[in-house]
Amino acid sequence: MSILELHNISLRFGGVVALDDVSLNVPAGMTFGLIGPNGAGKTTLVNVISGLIPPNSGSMVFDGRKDGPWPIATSVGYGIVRTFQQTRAFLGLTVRENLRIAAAVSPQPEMIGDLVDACGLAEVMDRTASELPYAALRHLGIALALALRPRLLLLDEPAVGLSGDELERLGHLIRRWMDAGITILLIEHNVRFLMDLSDRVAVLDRGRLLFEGTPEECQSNPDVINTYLGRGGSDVEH
Ligand SMILES: Nc1ncnc2c1ncn2[C@@H]1O[C@H](COP(=O)(O)OP(=O)(O)OP(=O)(O)O)[C@@H](O)[C@H]1O
Repeated sequence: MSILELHNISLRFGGVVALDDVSLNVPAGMTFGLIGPNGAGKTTLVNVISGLIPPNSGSMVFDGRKDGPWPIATSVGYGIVRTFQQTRAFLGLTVRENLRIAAAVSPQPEMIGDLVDACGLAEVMDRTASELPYAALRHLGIALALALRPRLLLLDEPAVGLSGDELERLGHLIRRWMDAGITILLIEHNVRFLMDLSDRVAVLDRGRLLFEGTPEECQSNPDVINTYLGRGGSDVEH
């Protein structure tokens, strides 16, 4: 069963067609990878799903509710939660204070302690967010998103700037949420990382859906290789 259905979503910014008649089904409980060249429309699609930007046309269904496109308040109520390429946290506050605020709005505040451990934040609880090492700040952003107990978690390039152990930790974290039944839409230029985690993959190119299928099918699809993977997409880790 699909938790999210997108039907013929189009969005223009002036003369730029950012999304061109995109239709997609995201199955419940799966990790769904979304890749494509720079400017393909990936972040714009996440902005539409999370209610940040209304599309010009098209409709969306979440868990059987046929009322999309929806405003951001509705998407939050549905349990659609996103992270941003630039981590959103209260930078002047400590990690502990950030998490206290998250606990105040969390439907399950007792899980914050578990999130602290899972996201590796225990040793930086009293540090100001603005002073955190890059990887810890990204993990804080993810912990804040998870505190909202998402049903659909939209991760926009969570691996940017991470390598080695940090990347491995993020992979473990994502697998944990997959095991907990959270549906994940993962945008990532680190294609190896994305293919390892995803059950299905979609490819956007200049706003259009170029491909949708399994990671194996994706990596052997000639159109995907021509437009993205063959141009070094699998090694881009910016
Ligand atoms: N607020 C905006 N105003 C005008 N044009 C925009 C805006 N946001 C995105 N665009 C344009 O829409 C297109 C899709 O951009 P988008 O950021 O969704 O691509 P992307 O696939 O996420 O790229 P990247 O991998 O570089 O993050 C691009 O041509 C971009 O310049």
